[in-house]
Amino acid sequence: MAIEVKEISFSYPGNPVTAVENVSMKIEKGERVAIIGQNGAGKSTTVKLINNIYKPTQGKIFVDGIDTSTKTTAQIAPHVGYVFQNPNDQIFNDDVIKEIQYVLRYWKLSEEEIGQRTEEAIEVTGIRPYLETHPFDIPLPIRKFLTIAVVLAVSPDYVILDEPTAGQDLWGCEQLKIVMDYLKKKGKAVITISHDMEYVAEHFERVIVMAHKNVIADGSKEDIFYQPDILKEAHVTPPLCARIGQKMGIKKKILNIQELVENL
Ligand SMILES: Nc1ncnc2c1ncn2[C@@H]1O[C@H](COP(=O)(O)OP(=O)(O)OP(=O)(O)O)[C@@H](O)[C@H]1O
Repeated sequence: MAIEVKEISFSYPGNPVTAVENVSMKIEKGERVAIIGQNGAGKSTTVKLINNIYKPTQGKIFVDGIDTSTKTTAQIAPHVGYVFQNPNDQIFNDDVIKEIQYVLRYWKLSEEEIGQRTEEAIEVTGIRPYLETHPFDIPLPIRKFLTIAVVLAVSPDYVILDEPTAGQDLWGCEQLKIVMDYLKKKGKAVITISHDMEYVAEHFERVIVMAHKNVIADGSKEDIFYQPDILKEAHVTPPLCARIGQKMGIKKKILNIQELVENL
C-alpha cells in the first residue's frame, strides 16, 4: 500500500510557468515524510495533485493502487486527507461540529460512529473551548486545529499537513505534538510541507527536497540535513543541532539535543 507519483507535470490554468515537472515519489503506508524546499518549488502543487484537487497534465498518481485520474477529489478524500496551509481555504460550515461532521454525515455513518469520531478529533486537537464559536471567529492558529480535526475524523491512511507550525504559538506547537503522537499511534502516513526544520527533524524520518519544480533529493533526514550542497540549492537551513554538530566537527549525524549533549 502506497502513494505512487509517476513522472507528473502540472501547469495552473492561465499561468504559463510549469508548477511541477516530471516529479516522481513513492510514499508507503505509515511513513512520515517531509517535503522541503524554497517558496515556489512546487511542494503545495505536488500534494494538491496527490489529494486529487488538481489532476496532472502529464503522468499518473496511484493511491493504494487506485489511479486518481479516474476518480473525483471526494473519492480520494477517504484515503488522503489534506490540511491546507490556510484554514480559511478549507472551512465552509458556520458551526464547528457541522464542519467536523460534514463528511461523516455525507457518508451516512451511524450516529454512534459520528459521535465517537467527533469526540476523538476534538480531544486530540484541543478545540473543545471553541465548540460554540463560529469557525471564522476562532483565532487563526486554533482554526488550523479545526481543519486538522476534520481530517482526523475522516481518518484517512495518508494525512497531509501543509505548513502546520506556521503562525503557531507555544500552545499550538505543543498541541501539534499531541496530534503527531496520535497519528503515529494510529499508524497513519504523514506527509508534511514545512519550512520549519526543527519540526521536520523531530517528527519525520524521510525528507524529500524540491527545487526548480522537481525532486532534487530524497533520503533519511540524517542524510539530507548533512548535505550542504543540496540544502543550499533548496535554500534550506538545517536544524540547529545539525549546524552545531557540524561546526563542532562531530562526525555523527546529529539531529537532536540529547545526542548533541552526549557527543560534545
Ligand atoms: N493557484 C495558482 N495559480 C497559478 N499559479 C500558481 C498557483 N499556485 C501556485 N502557482 C505557481 O506554481 C509554482 C509552484 O508553487 P507551489 O505553491 O506549489 O510552491 P511551494 O513549493 O509549495 O511554495 P511555498 O513554500 O511558498 O508554499 C509557483 O511558480 C507558483 O507561482
